[in-house]
Amino acid sequence: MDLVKIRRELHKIPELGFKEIKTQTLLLEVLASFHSERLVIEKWHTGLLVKIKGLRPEKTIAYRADIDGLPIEEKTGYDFKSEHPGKMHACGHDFHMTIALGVIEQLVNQPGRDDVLVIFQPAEEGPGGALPLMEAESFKTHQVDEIFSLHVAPELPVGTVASRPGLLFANTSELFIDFKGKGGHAAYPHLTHDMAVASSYFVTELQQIVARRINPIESAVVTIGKMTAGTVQNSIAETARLEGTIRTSAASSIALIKENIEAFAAGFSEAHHCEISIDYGSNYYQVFNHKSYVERFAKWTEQLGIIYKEADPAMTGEDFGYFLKEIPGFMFWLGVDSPFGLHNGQLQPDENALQVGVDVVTHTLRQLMID
Ligand SMILES: CC(=O)N[C@@H](CCC[C@H](N)C(=O)O)C(=O)O
Repeated sequence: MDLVKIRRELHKIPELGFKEIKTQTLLLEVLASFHSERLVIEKWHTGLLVKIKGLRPEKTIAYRADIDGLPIEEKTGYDFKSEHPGKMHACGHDFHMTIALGVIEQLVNQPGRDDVLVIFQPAEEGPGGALPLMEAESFKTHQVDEIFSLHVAPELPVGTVASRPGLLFANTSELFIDFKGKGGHAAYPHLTHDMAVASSYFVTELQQIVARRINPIESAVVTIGKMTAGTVQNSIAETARLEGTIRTSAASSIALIKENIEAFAAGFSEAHHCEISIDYGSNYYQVFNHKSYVERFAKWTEQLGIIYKEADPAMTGEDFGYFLKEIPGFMFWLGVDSPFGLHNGQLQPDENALQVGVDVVTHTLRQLMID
């Protein structure tokens, strides 16, 4: 299988969460090309559950790849750039899927002892596919014993992986805040209550919650990634909307931040003569790695000549955390050496990392079968 070719095909067709129709079709085409009776393929919404039957199975090991793209305009200039305007694989899920396909090919050609379940999971960027998948009967019947996953790391060189025991990724909650007040003519501000001004104050005040309500020993982030207000340049905005995300290192701090946002909003709406409604969208549980897996993984990668580094915890979120809450395992970063980071329209991961990913994941699966 030509990893680079498949990755580029996937890169061209990024689709948002639970809309990964073309992606699912392409994955099925590649899997069909393996012509293997060892594969048992099942659709789950726009994702897939692919079991590779082991020779004398004693357990089931799961490996998960997420498959959705982001609503980000691509600016790489690639000749294989996204064919879907305003959407891009800007978080490396095209790499994640290609590596998973490469691993399946390895296992088909040289099966191992145990059953392996490769999960092509939709909607990691939102609204979250892991939790509903775990609740589905089609997943439960596999009775997964252990699980792992990877995420591309633009800041690490190719040939390097990183992980850590315990907290790897943060707890998250999306945040959507709508403002409604009295709009009017731009020349008569005293007759209106300007929602562009009100929502701007609100953004800066949100930072006080992080600075003054959270124990400074813990980490928290509130980011507003998108602000919209009004309809035209010479009219005072009647509505505004903030879209963002909350990240915390302690699971309990998410609730604390939400309580504080709500308390602040109650006073703010009176002071600024507006109605405020808050919606939290999807929430992800922290990615908390099981120590014994990370320790063995460090040893196994070094056997392959791959450099293992201890990672710092990151305030990124991942719904893979829900799997690790129930099933022992871990997640790791795979170095892809891009000058631009995740969620950037210029993300350009080095394709040499594809084979490294396939080798590391396949080796880890084989070691888990004998360890
Ligand atoms: C690895 C990564 O970048 N994950 C995303 C997950 C987003 C979850 C949700 N949409 C949110 O924004 O809270 C991330 O942005 O960290």
